[in-house]
This record gives sequence, C-alpha cells and structure tokens, in this order.
Amino acid sequence: MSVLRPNLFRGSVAIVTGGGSGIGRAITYELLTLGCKVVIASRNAERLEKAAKELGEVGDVTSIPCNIRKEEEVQALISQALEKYGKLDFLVNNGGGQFMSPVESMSLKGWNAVVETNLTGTFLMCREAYNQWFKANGGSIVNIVADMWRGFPMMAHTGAARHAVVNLTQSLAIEWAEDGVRVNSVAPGMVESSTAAANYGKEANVFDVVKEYLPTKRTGVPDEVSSVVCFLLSPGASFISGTTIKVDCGSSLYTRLMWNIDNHDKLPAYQWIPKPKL
Ligand SMILES: CCCCCCCCC/C=C/C(=O)SCCNC(=O)CCNC(=O)[C@H](O)C(C)(C)COP(=O)(O)OP(=O)(O)OC[C@H]1O[C@@H](n2cnc3c(N)ncnc32)[C@H](O)[C@@H]1OP(=O)(O)O
Ligand SMILES: NC(=O)C1=CN([C@@H]2O[C@H](COP(=O)(O)OP(=O)(O)OC[C@H]3O[C@@H](n4cnc5c(N)ncnc54)[C@H](OP(=O)(O)O)[C@@H]3O)[C@@H](O)[C@H]2O)C=CC1
Repeated sequence: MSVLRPNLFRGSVAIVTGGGSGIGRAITYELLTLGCKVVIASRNAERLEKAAKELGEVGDVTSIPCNIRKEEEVQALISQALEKYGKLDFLVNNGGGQFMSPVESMSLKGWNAVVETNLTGTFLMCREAYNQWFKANGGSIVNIVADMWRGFPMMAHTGAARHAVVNLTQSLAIEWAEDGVRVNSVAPGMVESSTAAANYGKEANVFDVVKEYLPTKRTGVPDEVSSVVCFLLSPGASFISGTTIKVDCGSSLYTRLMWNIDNHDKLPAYQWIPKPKL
C-alpha cells in the first residue's frame, strides 16, 4: 500500500503527463489509490487509452492525448481537464525523454526536439495550468527531471534541458507563492520500467549493466519515485517549494575512485504497484 493515508487526495484532481507508462503510470496509480481523480496525457493515444482502461479499475481516470511541445494542445488539455472535473489541484510534469548521442553528431533538429519536449513542454504545461486555474485557486506542481548533476555525457541535450527545469522550478516557486502554488522537482536516478528498458536496452539491458555502479547495487522502481511525488503534492510538504529532491539513493554522489561498495542487498526496493499488463 501507499505510505500515505487512505483518502488523502479524495476530491482532488491531477494531471500527469506521460501517465500511461513507466514512472508516470506508477504516480497515477498511487494518486488513484489515494482517492485523486487523474487525467493522463501523452502523444500515443492508443497506449494512453489502454492504460486508462487498466487504471480505471483503481479509480477515476481520463485519457487526453496531448503533445506537450504543442502550445494549442497544451491549452486544450488543461481546458478539457477543467471541463471534465471542474477543478485542478495537482500537475505532474513527467512526460519527457531523449535519445543517446554524443554532441558532435547531434542534429539541431534532434537537440530542439529534446529541449522542446523536456523544457518547453514543462514551461507550457506550468504556464497554462497557472493561467487557467492555479492563479485563482492555488495548487501544487511536481516536475520530473533526471540525474544530470555532474553533466550528462551522451545525453547533453536532456542534461541541459532538465537542469533548466530545476531553475524554472525555483523561479516559479517564488513568482507563484502569493497565489498559493508550490512548485518542486524530483530527480530520479536509474529507474527500471518496461518502457525505459525498451528505449535504452536494444543491445543489452542498461539497467542490468549499471547496477554495479550504484550504491544500492540495484536500480530504482517507479513506486520509489511515485511515493516522493505524492508526498510533495500532499499537505505534508506544505513548507516545501522550489526544491528538487533526488530519488537515487546516492548514485549522483558516488564514484568508485574514493570508495568501493561491494555487492549487497541491504537496500531493497519498496515496491507495491502492480506492473502494467503488456
Ligand atoms: C550504461 C549507459 C547508461 C545509460 C543511461 C540510460 C539512461 C536511462 C535514464 C533515463 C531514462 C529515461 O529517460 S526513460 C524515458 C525514455 N523515453 C523516451 O525517451 C521516449 C521519449 N523520447 C522521444 O520521444 C524522442 O527521443 C524525442 C527526440 C524526445 C522526440 O522524438 P520525435 O520523433 O517526436 O521528435 P522529432 O521532432 O520528430 O525529431 C526527431 C529528431 O530527433 C533526432 N533523433 C531522435 N531519435 C534519435 C536517435 N535515436 N538517434 C539520433 N537522433 C535521434 C533526429 O534528429 C530526429 O530527426 P530526423 O533525423 O529527421 O528523424
Ligand atoms: N527511467 C529512468 O531511469 C528515468 C526517467 N526519467 C524521466 O522520467 C520520466 C518518465 O520516464 P519513464 O517512465 O522511465 O519512461 P517512459 O518512456 O515510460 O515515459 C515517458 C513518457 O513521456 C511521454 N512523452 C514523451 N514525449 C512526450 C510529449 N512530447 N508530449 C507528451 N508526452 C510525452 C511518453 O508517452 P507518449 O510516447 O505517448 O508521448 C511516456 O509516457 C521521463 O521524463 C524520463 O525522461 C528521468 C530519469 C531517469
């Protein structure tokens, strides 16, 4: 079960981008079990609809296709969500992604695609949710970023975009404080989901490869990101805004240069959310 109390979010409404897969799906699942109504939004309408059907067994969920890179689609998403549920309490900007490439062979189109997805998409979602609802009613936003704290070789586009989102989070926390809006980010380390593994595991499963380099000697699970997102949305975090919480169990701090961590299983996963039926 969720570590948060039952019915904590009864009567609340959330939008979760990328809520039909991976980490976003886990966040949606946990919100639903806590009584929240959830709109999930992403590009692939068919996959989104299928996820909504499955998640519909847990609670009240609606799928609305949306490409967060497109301003008019973002505007329509927020207004359709408001039409459907009459209010908005939470926004989780989880939708995003990138491809692996060294900078020297990155095309401008590829760079722009990743920056538009992860930075501009987050900006558009925040601005529209604020203008259409949060400005008059308050609310809480969580942006999902990444472990880009020491640069992100092979993913420099996403590293730059995600770090920009951390700064955007800080600016918005101040600009919107007087309207009762809290804005925070969560930075996951290596979190294994079936979609992420499919994206990055073409030759070998990168999540298997990286295990030995992590202090936990295991990768994270989506449930471990979801619990932190739900906490940040909750009244328990009412004095937290403008911050970014790393959910990586120290992997962003660890190099083997000064300290070796032997293989162990002393930091097991907290996992309770059923995996999606594939
Ligand atoms: C052990 C090691 C640790 C490994 C470390 C592993 C990290 C794991 C931690 C992170 C995990 C996650 O983020 S998990 C989430 C992963 N999920 C995703 O990334 C899915 C979302 N990603 C995407 O949709 C795409 O990557 C993204 C580029 C953002 C959007 O793609 P679109 O096709 O919609 O974009 P378009 O506007 O059409 O532009 C596409 C252009 O992008 C470029 N492009 C797109 N894919 C490309 C590719 N594979 N290789 C080169 N270039 C590419 C080309 O220039 C394309 O143009 P043309 O040449 O003209 O086609
Ligand atoms: N797994 C990991 O180890 C880590 C993941 N992250 C980040 O966490 C988030 C979730 O990733 P994860 O669950 O692992 O992987 P997924 O691939 O399952 O999640 C990415 C989600 O984003 C949606 N999405 C991508 N582009 C757009 C767009 N332009 N508009 C709307 N939705 C979009 C996708 O749906 P659709 O294709 O239908 O649009 C998908 O649901 C991503 O931002 C990811 O980069 C960060 C650090 C580590």
